[in-house]
Amino acid sequence: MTQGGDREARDTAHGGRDAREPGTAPAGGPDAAEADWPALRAAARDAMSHAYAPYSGFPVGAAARVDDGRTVSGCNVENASYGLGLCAECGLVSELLRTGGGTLTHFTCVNRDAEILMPCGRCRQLLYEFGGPALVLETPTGFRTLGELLPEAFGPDQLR
Ligand SMILES: O=c1ccn([C@H]2C[C@H](O)[C@@H](CO)O2)c(=O)[nH]1
Repeated sequence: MTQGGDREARDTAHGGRDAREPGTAPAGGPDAAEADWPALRAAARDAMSHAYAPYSGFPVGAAARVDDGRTVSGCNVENASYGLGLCAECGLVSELLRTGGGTLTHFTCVNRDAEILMPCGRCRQLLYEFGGPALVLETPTGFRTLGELLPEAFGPDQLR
C-alpha cells in the first residue's frame, strides 16, 4: 500500500465522517461536564461482568463516549499464555471501529469493586490513537486529559 493509501486507511478507520485527522479532538476539545459519567461507569461495570480473567483474578471493564454520542466498552480477556492477555481497552477500541469509528471523548475504567482504574501505559497509547490528547479520563484523583497522562506522545502526527 502507498503512503497515501495508508493515510486513507487510517482516516477511514477513524470514522471518515469529517475532516478531522486521527488523534485529534473535536473543535474546542471535550469537556468533562459533557459526559454522563454515571452512565459511563455503569457501562464499564457491565463490561467488567463479561471479563475473562481467571489468571489474574482481576476483571476490568472500560467504557468511553464517542464524539457522535455512542458509548463503547470492553473487558479484559486473558490467556493461558499469560503474555497474550488483552486489556479491556483493546476490546473497547475494537468495538469503536466495529460500530462505526469516530473519536473517543470521555473514558472510564473500573475493577470488580467499581473502583476507578488508571489505564496502563500500553492502553494510554491505544487510547491516544483514537482520542488524542484531549480525551478526558476519569481517574482516582479526578478528571485528567490524555495529554496530561501521556505527555509528548508518539502518535499519528509523527508518521505524516
Ligand atoms: O488498564 C488496564 C490495566 C489492567 N488491565 C487488566 C490486564 C490484566 O488482565 C488484569 C491485571 O493486570 O487487568 C486492563 O484490562 N486494563
